[in-house]
Amino acid sequence: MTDTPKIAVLGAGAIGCFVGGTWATTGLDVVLIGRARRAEEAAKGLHLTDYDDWEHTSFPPFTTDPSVMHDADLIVLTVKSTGTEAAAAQIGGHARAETPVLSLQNGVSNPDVLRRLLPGRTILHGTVPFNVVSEGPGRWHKATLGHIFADRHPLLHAIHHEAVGTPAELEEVDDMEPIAWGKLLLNLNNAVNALSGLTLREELSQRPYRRVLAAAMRETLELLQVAGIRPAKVGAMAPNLVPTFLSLPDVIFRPVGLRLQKIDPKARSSMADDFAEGRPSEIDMLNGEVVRLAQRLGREAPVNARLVELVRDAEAGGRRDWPARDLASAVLDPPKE
Ligand SMILES: NC(=O)C1=CN([C@@H]2O[C@H](COP(=O)(O)OP(=O)(O)OC[C@H]3O[C@@H](n4cnc5c(N)ncnc54)[C@H](OP(=O)(O)O)[C@@H]3O)[C@@H](O)[C@H]2O)C=CC1
Ligand SMILES: CC(C)(CO)C(=O)C(=O)O
Repeated sequence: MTDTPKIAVLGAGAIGCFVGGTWATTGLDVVLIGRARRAEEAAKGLHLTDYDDWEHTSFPPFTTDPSVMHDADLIVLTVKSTGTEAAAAQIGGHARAETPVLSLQNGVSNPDVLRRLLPGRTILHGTVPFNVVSEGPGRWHKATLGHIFADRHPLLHAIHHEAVGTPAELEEVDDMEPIAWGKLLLNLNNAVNALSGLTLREELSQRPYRRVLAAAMRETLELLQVAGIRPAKVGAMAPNLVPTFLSLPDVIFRPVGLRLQKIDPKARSSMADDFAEGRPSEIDMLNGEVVRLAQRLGREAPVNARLVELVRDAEAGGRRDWPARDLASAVLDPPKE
């Protein structure tokens, strides 16, 4: 390895292009690996912006050829959870055995999946608390507050050092588990947002949607307490306070809640992007993870289970424009069998 680690970002979409593209502006040695459509867009430069008027055009090398991973000192994985298995096969086939992999994917289980598929390799866990929206070909906008958290490691220390002060800043932490669960709590909104068919702002402005989210969060918080896991604060507020805050009337929530997270009017959850692109969502790794946790503890998670059911139905062609009150009654007062 030279002084500057070579970083290969595998899965260059919203997160890969924004994070990899931003790191490249700092002088970090980054190559993006992704699909041909994205390669064509990136050839003209990636136009990257954030809510604080940060703006850069970045020209990281972009390839569709996974064999470039052979030269990498670090692989940063930014494919959807549904692509983890295929990506692991490519990493196993091309990257050197000693090259660590950093998963920046949502959910708490992708690192374990990678450990199982790539035995012996160092797998690092990270999470991206902020949203990135596409603003047209090659244009990526950081649309909510936050910075990246990741395991402590010398290679990530180099990234931390270079990326400080940028919108893709990375903080190294000693224990990712509480952070990953703190992030998963926020991601329980992905299903509500995707099922609403609205932007995050439009959705979160309506109390019945927030009631659904608050119920999914409460259910998860109770299970985490039983499991002895204390989720960390990843967003603007401590996890235990969020459900009460979400339950406030619109007139109180709207002026404070939407501003706290700096939610851009265009921001939608990544699950809404999946619906829009006709791709399978990551529901199994989000609300589905809560259902599995409940099963391991001998309990139930009816709110999250119902959201999983509705998302699966939407993926199969069912309803994906639920008005707020309809979604609240479908999830919180489901019809008795
Ligand atoms: N979008 C967001 O705002 C946020 C997303 N996240 C998380 O980050 C992760 C990435 O999400 P996001 O960036 O939105 O996803 P995207 O779908 O935008 O980006 C992933 C890209 O990687 C491509 N890809 C998949 N597999 C491979 C492969 N083996 N080789 C090359 N390219 C591949 C995909 O193509 P194709 O579609 O053809 O498979 C897609 O273009 C997810 O876990 C998500 O939950 C976290 C925080 C916020
Ligand atoms: C940033 C956040 C929580 C926004 O919904 C997200 O992780 C996603 O869209 O998947």
